Amino acid sequence: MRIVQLKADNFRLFDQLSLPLSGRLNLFVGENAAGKTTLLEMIYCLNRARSFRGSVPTELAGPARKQWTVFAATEDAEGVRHSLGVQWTADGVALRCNGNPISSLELLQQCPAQILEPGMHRVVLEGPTYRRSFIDWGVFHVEHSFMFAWRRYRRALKQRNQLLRLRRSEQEISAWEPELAESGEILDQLRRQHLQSIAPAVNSWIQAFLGEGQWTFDLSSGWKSESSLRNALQQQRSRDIELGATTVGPHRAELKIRADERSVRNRISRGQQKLLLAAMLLSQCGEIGRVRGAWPIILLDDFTAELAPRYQDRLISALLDYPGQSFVTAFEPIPALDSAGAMFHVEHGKVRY
Ligand SMILES: Nc1ncnc2c1ncn2[C@@H]1O[C@H](COP(=O)(O)OP(=O)(O)OP(=O)(O)O)[C@@H](O)[C@H]1O
Repeated sequence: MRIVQLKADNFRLFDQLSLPLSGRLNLFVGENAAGKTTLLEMIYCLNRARSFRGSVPTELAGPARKQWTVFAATEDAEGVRHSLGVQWTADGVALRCNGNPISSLELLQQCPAQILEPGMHRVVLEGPTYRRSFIDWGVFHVEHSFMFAWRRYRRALKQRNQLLRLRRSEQEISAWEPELAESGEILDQLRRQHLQSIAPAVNSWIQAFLGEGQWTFDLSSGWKSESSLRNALQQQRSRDIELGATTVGPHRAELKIRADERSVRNRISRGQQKLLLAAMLLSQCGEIGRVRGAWPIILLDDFTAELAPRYQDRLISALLDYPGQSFVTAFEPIPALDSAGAMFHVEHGKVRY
C-alpha cells in the first residue's frame, strides 16, 4: 500500500495540509522545529492510531484544540484506490477505511509502517521488551495468526497472574496452563520462523552497511529450551506463587544480538546501532513484502544523525532500491535523491514542493 495523498487538519503545528506524495522515496527537508517529524507522525498515526513520540491524542491537537484529523488516499498493489482516516475528537479516536468505521487491528493491517527514529536506540540498549516488540511487528505482518495466538496467550497469562496474586489453589492456577502453554508455543514457533527467514537478509544488510564482523541473532524462548512450556510452567508454579507472577513463557523471551560472539549492548557505537536497526528493519520489510506482496512504509527520522557521509550513502542507496514507499527527514537536501524521489521543504507547519 502506498500513500498518494496525505491530508491533515489541526495536527500539531499543521493547520491544514494537503500533500501529493511519491510512491517511492519522499524527503522532508527543513530547519529544527519546522514540522518534519510531525509529518512522519501523521503517517505513523494512519497505521497505529497513535504517535511514536508517546504523546496522548490531546497533545497532537493544534491551536484549535477540539479535534485533529489525518487522512490518506492510498493505492494498493493492484492499483486500487482506498482512503484511510484517523480523527480525534472529545469522543475519542475514530478510524475509517473507505468511509467505514474500522478497528485498530484493521487499521494496523491496512497500511503497515515502521519507523527508525532516534528513540529506537533503546531496542539495542535497553531491556528485552523493545527487541520483542520490534521482532513481533514483523511476525505479526508476515503471519496474521500471530495476533490470535497472542490474544489467547495474553488472556491466559492475565488470568493465571491474577490467581497467583490472589494466592489461589494450585488446581485453579494450573487450569490455565494448557492454554498458556499451547498459545505460548505457537508464539515462540512463529518468532523463530520469522527470525530464521530474515537472518540471511539481516546479515547481508549488516555487511553492506558495516562491512565487518560476524553477527548472530539468538532467541531465547523465555523458558528452558530442554523443557516444554507446559512442563516449565508446572516446574515454576511454586516460585510463581511466591512471586505472584508467571516467570516463564514468551512474554519473557529475549533476542540476543551478538557481534563476534559478544553481546552488542553497550559495545557498538550509536552509528552502528542505527545501521543495525536499519538492517533489521529492511530485512523485516523485505520478508513482509515477499510473503504478503505488499511492502511496508519505512519512516526514517533525522536521517543524517550519527552517520558519517559514506554510511549515509549506503543507507540512502538501500532506500532507493527498496520497492516500497519511504519517508525521510533531513536538515539538508540529499543530492543522491535529486532524480529519484520527491523533495518537500518544510517551514513552520507549511510544506513547499
Ligand atoms: N500540539 C501542538 N500544537 C502546535 N504546535 C506544536 C504542537 N506540538 C508540537 N508543536 C510544535 O511543533 C514543532 C516541532 O515539530 P517537529 O518535531 O515536527 O519538528 P522537526 O522539523 O522534526 O524538528 P527537529 O529537526 O528539530 O527534530 C515545535 O515548534 C513545537 O512547538
